[in-house]
Amino acid sequence: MDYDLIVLGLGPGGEAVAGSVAEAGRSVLGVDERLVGGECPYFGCIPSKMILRGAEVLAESRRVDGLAGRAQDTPDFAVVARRIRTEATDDWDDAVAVERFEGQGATFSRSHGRLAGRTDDGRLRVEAGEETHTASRVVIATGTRPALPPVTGLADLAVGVDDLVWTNREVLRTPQAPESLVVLGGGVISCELAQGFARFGTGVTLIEGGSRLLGREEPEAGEVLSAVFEREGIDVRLGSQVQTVAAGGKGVVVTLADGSSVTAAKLLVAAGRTTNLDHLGLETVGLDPQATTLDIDEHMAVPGVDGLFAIGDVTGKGPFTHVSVWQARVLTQHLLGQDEEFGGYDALAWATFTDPEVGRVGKTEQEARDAGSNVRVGVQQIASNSRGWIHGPGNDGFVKVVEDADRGVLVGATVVGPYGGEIIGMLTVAVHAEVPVATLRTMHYVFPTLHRAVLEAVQALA
Ligand SMILES: Cc1cc2nc3c(=O)[nH]c(=O)nc-3n(C[C@H](O)[C@H](O)[C@H](O)COP(=O)(O)OP(=O)(O)OC[C@H]3O[C@@H](n4cnc5c(N)ncnc54)[C@H](O)[C@@H]3O)c2cc1C
Ligand SMILES: NC(=O)c1ccc[n+]([C@@H]2O[C@H](COP(=O)([O-])OP(=O)(O)OC[C@H]3O[C@@H](n4cnc5c(N)ncnc54)[C@H](O)[C@@H]3O)[C@@H](O)[C@H]2O)c1
Repeated sequence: MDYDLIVLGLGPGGEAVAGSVAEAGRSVLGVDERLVGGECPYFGCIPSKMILRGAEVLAESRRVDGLAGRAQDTPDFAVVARRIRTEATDDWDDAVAVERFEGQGATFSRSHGRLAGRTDDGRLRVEAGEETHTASRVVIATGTRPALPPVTGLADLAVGVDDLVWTNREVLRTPQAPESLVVLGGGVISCELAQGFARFGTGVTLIEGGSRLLGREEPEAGEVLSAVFEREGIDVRLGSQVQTVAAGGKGVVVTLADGSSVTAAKLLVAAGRTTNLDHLGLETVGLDPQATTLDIDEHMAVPGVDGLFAIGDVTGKGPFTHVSVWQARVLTQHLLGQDEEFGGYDALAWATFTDPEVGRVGKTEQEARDAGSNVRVGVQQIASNSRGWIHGPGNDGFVKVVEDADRGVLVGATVVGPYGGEIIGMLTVAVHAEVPVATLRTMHYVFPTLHRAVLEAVQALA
């Protein structure tokens, strides 16, 4: 059949663009081989944050001593697992999402989609399962899957909720917290879930090959998290290469390059992602079939391939739901001939929902220096800010602002602390709108608030 638009992959970005364009009256086919909604609602953002909300409540209850009397907690992960199953994922059933999607006027195909060259009149051809369709415009929004690193023995172990090895897709379906867990990787997924499970009583060992946690963030952020994790009983092994994994002991035995080994009930592999660009027929439209990301312009068009667009994690612009839906909005406006609200990526912001949270916008100090800027930085510790000091236990962290001193504007900032993912909002405005640092100094900042540490960091710029 012929459509105005075919969208491959209905994660947050694909679903948004397909649904909006269909609502505008165009004929749209949306293809997804798994669940409409993609990684975020079923295996990512939402269920992981439900774990972290439970873990946060437990941590707060453990701070009652010394602040408000005494409290006792009896962690029960089954409560969180039930919430994830019933409230968030509908037992990993997307019937409601499919109904919503079709209600927008789109056609849905649950199948593997791939490009299949062009028709004689130049329309793009797409195979969806057994069927072949055509469209003048096709969007690739196929996202990522967990990467399994080349560790000896890993491929021999089964991956499943009841098996020894978990990725994000299994750990977020577990009905119980395991007694012990080895987490391979020290990135965002690892840090969030390591702390989440540890607070529910799981004995967690986290193994990171690099020299710090959250390698993409300011080095100080990883240092704060390492200290907090160790204080909470997580065994953090930095600069540790996993040599082999094998079934043994009470679960899985992980041997490190230094010869030491760790045994745990489960192994969570969170060592990065692989983009779903393989098996996609990229070569049939002249693209490199080995590509790991797709280049896009400001309209989300893939340069050199007429009618082909890409959004979301496959673009490599920022592996976050809000980037995918932002790109979907710009693309929808482009496809419908409306004004496009493209704001660029210089003020890209995100958060890691550990406790303390790590909020980030724009460049780190090193990235700004590497870009050739004349850099000044200002730092304020959360514990030295009035509200942070009042907060007491849990006030680890800092605000760090990075200024391009020649232009007198912030080009990046990091907030590690309680509500760091919220406080970064005002700094995102500052970086995005290029608010002069001189103006930031003249603003009112409520006392006593955590966000007042932004003023204190700005005043410390040197
Ligand atoms: C544990 C975890 C926690 C996360 N937490 C956050 C968070 O707190 N905040 C945040 O912003 N981001 C978070 N993310 C990242 C976020 O989930 C992704 O950035 C987002 O889902 C990417 O959206 P997308 O539109 O690229 O597609 P995806 O969500 O990756 O969906 C792609 C869809 O394409 C389908 N597909 C793939 N190939 C084909 C094919 N050939 N044919 C048909 N269908 C296909 C898949 O089945 C899938 O449904 C988290 C990720 C994980 C794993
Ligand atoms: N809060 C959020 O917005 C959020 C939450 C979770 C995930 N995500 C997104 O999902 C993506 C995937 O997250 P991730 O944590 O899997 O990847 P990541 O790239 O953030 O981290 C992977 C880590 O694993 C380490 N590693 C890789 N191979 C290793 C090995 N053999 N031994 C030891 N360490 C090894 C790497 O050094 C790296 O630090 C991220 O890019 C993130 O943006 C976002």
